[in-house]
Amino acid sequence: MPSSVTVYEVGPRDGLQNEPKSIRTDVKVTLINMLTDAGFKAIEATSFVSPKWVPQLGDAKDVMARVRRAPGVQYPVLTPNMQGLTGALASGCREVAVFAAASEAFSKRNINCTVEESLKRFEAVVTAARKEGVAVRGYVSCAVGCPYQGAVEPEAAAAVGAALHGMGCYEVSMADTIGVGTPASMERMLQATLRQVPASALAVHCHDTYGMAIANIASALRMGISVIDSSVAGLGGCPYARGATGNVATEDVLYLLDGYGIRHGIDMDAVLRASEYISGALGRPNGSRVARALLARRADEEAKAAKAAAKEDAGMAVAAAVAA
Ligand SMILES: CC(C)(COP(=O)([O-])OP(=O)([O-])OC[C@H]1O[C@@H](n2cnc3c(N)ncnc32)[C@H](O)[C@@H]1OP(=O)([O-])[O-])[C@@H](O)C(=O)NCCC(=O)NCCSC(=O)C[C@@](C)(O)CC(=O)[O-]
Repeated sequence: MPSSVTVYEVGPRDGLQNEPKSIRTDVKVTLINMLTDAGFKAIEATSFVSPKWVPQLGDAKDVMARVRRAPGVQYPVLTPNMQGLTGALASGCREVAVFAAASEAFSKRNINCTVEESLKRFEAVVTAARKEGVAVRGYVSCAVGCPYQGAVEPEAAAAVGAALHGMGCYEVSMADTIGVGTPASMERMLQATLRQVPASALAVHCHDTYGMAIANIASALRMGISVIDSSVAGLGGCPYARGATGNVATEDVLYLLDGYGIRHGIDMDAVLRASEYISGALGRPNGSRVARALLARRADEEAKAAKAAAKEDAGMAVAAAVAA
């Protein structure tokens, strides 16, 4: 197990990209600022992708112009091509992400090209970004399963991960896009990937469709992975991955890490505030079980304290009446 872990917050991007109702830019900016206050060192803020493909993130430029950027915190954005990179650089982004897939069908639906074409395109993006001193992260979507093709061979995911790492991505996040993985399939995929990419350059990105995300992350931690992607309040889902639910909730990951005594540097109370804020703004129940449990416990404690204070006040009033 690693002694410390980076929790890579993807809620403002992965979490919001699939929301059916339009979300105001100021809500996105407030969420990112609250996450900054919680102590994250990486907050994936938005995507410079085609607004025809992902309308919800069509305000990427405005988000990046308005967000408060704290020193030492990265606000990475997705860039599928040179056009995206140009937009990201103009907005002052210092970290970007390219996103390939381990499945041909998903690659076509998500970015309208084959896996091989995408890798060629990304190589140009990575080279240009690095020339500007901008760090590039890579994603391998559908690393264990694809909504269109079914199970994915571990070697196929590993090969795409190795290609992204080889072209200069400082880190590659292996994504269970539709949350079908189990610890067994996750371990097989990571074992294959670790033969080609060191653990220090790997992250995991788990969706929680089948409720396996926390178990999968525990497996990844045991295999030496120390960067975990998550979304506050369990927001999210990919518009091109039918049936996929949100990412693993950040609050659930923090609770897991606390249980192992693994350092993460994030303030859970501040995350809960961000979690309640965005759940309220979207008008939906909080998607994190840990957040729901902690908030219920807090409400209980506050009600008990209020009852005790009222009892004490009543006692003092009686004593005052007797003395009079
Ligand atoms: C890649 C493309 C652009 C190809 O889409 P395309 O239609 O093949 O692109 P094109 O180059 O032919 O251009 C078509 C139009 O899009 C515009 N365009 C072209 N590029 C851009 C850009 N960067 N920014 C803004 N506009 C752009 C371009 O200017 C043109 O505009 P028009 O002349 O028709 O008015 C498109 O498929 C796309 O934007 N896909 C993004 C899909 C996406 O964001 N999916 C969700 C993120 S991936 C994910 O969620 C998985 C992940 C990362 O979370 C990990 C996991 O869980 O698996």
